[in-house]
Amino acid sequence: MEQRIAQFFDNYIKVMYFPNVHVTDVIEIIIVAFIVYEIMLWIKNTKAWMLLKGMIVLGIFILLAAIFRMHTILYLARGSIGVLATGAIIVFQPELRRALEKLGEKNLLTNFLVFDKGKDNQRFTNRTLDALVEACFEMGKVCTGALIVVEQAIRLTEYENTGIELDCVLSTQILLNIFEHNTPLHDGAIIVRGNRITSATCYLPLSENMQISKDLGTRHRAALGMSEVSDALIIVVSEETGQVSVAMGRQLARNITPEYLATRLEQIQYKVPDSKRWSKWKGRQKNEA
Ligand SMILES: Nc1ncnc2c1ncn2[C@@H]1O[C@H](COP(=O)(O)OP(=O)(O)OP(=O)(O)O)[C@@H](O)[C@H]1O
Repeated sequence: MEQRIAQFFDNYIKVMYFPNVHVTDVIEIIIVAFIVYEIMLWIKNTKAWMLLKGMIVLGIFILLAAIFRMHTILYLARGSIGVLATGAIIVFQPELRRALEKLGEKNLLTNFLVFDKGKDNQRFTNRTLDALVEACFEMGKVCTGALIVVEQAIRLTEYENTGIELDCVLSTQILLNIFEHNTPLHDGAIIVRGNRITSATCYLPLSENMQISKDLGTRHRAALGMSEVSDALIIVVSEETGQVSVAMGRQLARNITPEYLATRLEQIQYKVPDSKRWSKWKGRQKNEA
């Protein structure tokens, strides 16, 4: 028995190559694994997933062409790789932009550098938070439609420019006034930066997500669309049902409660989120699309 084990070691283990692993190698492996994981997540959550599937099919096709020595197909494939790559960059420009914006989002670095939960770190005050929650549910009660974009790290200047400049302090009364039926500012979305409403009647990009429930109209589609191209939190009050919904990070939580909205707002209230605040939100709601 002992002989057998010794023989096994002689045959297999001795000839095995064990490279010297340094701390930097381990760090490198962790970084590469993290980058690959992030790229896979990005691919899964964007249209790039379709692109990846298309590329796999094309790859299999080219492999078959190589095995069966189909020279014309191989020649065409070689010639069109550059064109296809350029085409992919043009088609996925919004997704690539979003991915780069995410990398540049302040809190990626400040999470490590800033420990201050003070005023400088606060995006908006509790007063603004309460005003938003109160106004949305007041409007919901009387079925007044509303679309409110709360800006985070990504500046929404290009969307602000589609509307009318306001620059006023946010309050419940102002919100109720803006979205009042048949008033000049009620159409479109308002953009909130900090404690101020920067503009009203803004036009938001519509989501092209095919899986959105058919009973949702353009107001909800615009909220979801905005959450696809930015990190903003978007609140929608339905004119039809009075229900309040919230969109962020491509997810729409429908028919939410005032407590839920307050919690979601608390989570973005600080530029560097407080871990205690995050733990208050227990994952996705069941009504999240
Ligand atoms: N792209 C957009 N950007 C900003 N606001 C928009 C956009 N599209 C629609 N809206 C707003 O939504 C209103 C139309 O809402 P619509 O009834 O189509 O949507 P809905 O999702 O069914 O909402 P509701 O439940 O309130 O009816 C418009 O009058 C306008 O105020």
